[in-house]
Amino acid sequence: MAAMTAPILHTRGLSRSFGGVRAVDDVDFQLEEGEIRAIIGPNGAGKTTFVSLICGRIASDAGEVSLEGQDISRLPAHKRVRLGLGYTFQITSIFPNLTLLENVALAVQSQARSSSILNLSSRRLNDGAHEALARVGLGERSGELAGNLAYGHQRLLEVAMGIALKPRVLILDEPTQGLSESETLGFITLIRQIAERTTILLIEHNMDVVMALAERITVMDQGRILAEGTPAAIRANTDVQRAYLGEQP
Ligand SMILES: Nc1ncnc2c1ncn2[C@@H]1O[C@H](COP(=O)(O)OP(=O)(O)OP(=O)(O)O)[C@@H](O)[C@H]1O
Repeated sequence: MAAMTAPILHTRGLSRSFGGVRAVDDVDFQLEEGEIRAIIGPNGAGKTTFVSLICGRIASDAGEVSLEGQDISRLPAHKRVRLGLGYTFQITSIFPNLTLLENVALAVQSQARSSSILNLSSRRLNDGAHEALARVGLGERSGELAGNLAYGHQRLLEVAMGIALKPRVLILDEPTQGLSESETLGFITLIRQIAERTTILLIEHNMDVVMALAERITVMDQGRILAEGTPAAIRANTDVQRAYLGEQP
């Protein structure tokens, strides 16, 4: 089916196996600019592997990834970040002995390394880091050590690291995992705010979060896309109910 505009991100035939397991199997996927998309699916469906292939954190066996029409399949992860692909992953990547500000500045700097485009002065670097921290509600705490933050706030810090480079597409892998109910509600509000400027691709197990945020849902199962559609359509899809909704973790 033809889309109204070219997708901001798309994959074609994307595949990756581990031994005999086809973790991601020939996946064609399109993400439209400005949307909030959730990827759901049972444990082991291939969700994390799929977004890792998009980000370049792991190499694909076959297939293509394009961002804004540009084939980025052969680029290393840091170059994809520079082109506008931001992400935060389940595994925490913060440095506990650095301040919040230093963590965000470091995230920006590590991507800017050896890039003439991003030859940032330390003041601009700090301003950008401060802005990102303020957007996630941690602006007042920028001088504190990251290791002293409660778990939920560490997740927010990771989001600040993800948005500091002002990505065009932000990928979040299970961002609400381990958050309290009230932190999760705050997170939903934050994602809505970020989505005003950024296209969001979200792996999420919490169906309340998915239903509150996603405009469209992609369901993965056994390395493939099982279904795609609006929350209402996905809820009504019997294949999905069998594969996933009926057996929530
Ligand atoms: N580094 C790896 N080495 C070997 N097998 C892997 C590796 N990473 C993923 N797999 C396998 O690939 C399949 C897909 O895993 P993946 O983590 O992408 O699924 P997922 O949908 O993100 O699962 P979850 O919801 O539990 O995070 C699983 O069978 C998993 O065991």
